[in-house]
Amino acid sequence: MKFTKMHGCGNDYVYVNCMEKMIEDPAKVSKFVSDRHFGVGSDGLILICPSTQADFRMAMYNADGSEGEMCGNGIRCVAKYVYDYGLTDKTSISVETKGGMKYLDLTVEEGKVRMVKVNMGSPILNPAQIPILSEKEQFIDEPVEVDGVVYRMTGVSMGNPHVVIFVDDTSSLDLEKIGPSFENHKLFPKRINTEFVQVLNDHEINMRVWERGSGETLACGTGTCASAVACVLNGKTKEHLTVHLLGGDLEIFYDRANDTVWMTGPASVVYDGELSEESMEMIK
Ligand SMILES: N[C@H](CCC[C@H](N)C(=O)O)C(=O)O
Repeated sequence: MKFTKMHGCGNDYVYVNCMEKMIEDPAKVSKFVSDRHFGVGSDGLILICPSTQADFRMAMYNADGSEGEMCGNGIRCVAKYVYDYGLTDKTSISVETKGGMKYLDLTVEEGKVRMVKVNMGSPILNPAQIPILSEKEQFIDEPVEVDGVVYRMTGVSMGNPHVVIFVDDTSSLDLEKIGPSFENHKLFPKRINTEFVQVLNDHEINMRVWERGSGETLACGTGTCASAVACVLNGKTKEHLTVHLLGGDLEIFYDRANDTVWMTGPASVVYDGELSEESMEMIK
């Protein structure tokens, strides 16, 4: 199986071109390739597929093999792949995802995509979209007890479910300890992506993330969007934000008047590879 290793702000995935042929058992493949010792090493697997409704379709799998509805860093890399590898010459493309149709504008320099601006659509605040066992219409600044500590959560879905927690200092968090407790909390029957946000000023935040199915990643595009929405809804920042992540920065604009979130950021190719026959036996 040929693949391309790519990342967006250090949120790295194995990408497989499935335009001609779909791979079997992507969940099993994702678990194998994601292993950073016995596999390729990644936060998951992303498939680039044909679509009857859009230019392309993206399917995203976490490191544990679970399928996510949307992937912000991933969709920017999909845009880079399809342009740089000659699948399209368009600099505005549409991509079908389980989290809805996304529209992307590509910035090309010397024939390669350098930056991608994504219309991430409207945030969804209704708990029914964020699998929270609650009759509440919205979940803004709500208390929740995790491991005996009461946190304040804001729930935002970007097609995939997130809760945003405001903290004084992201660098002192022990995510390995508290991350799994949020991810698997009884409030979230489909589990949850959890973002921890430190507000620096009215246009800058630090963010760390414990992702559903992948653990702490160096960046999370949908989580960055969810964090920006939570900042605005809680009156903590303006609508244009620079989000500082462990793996780099993303620019987010939550156009509240039009209820649309825009994400702009980089996408990088690391290398092209191919699994060995021995590895292929492992994923049969
Ligand atoms: N890293 C991705 C999000 C993956 C979300 C996945 N962990 C889920 O199960 O929803 C991003 O850049 O948006």
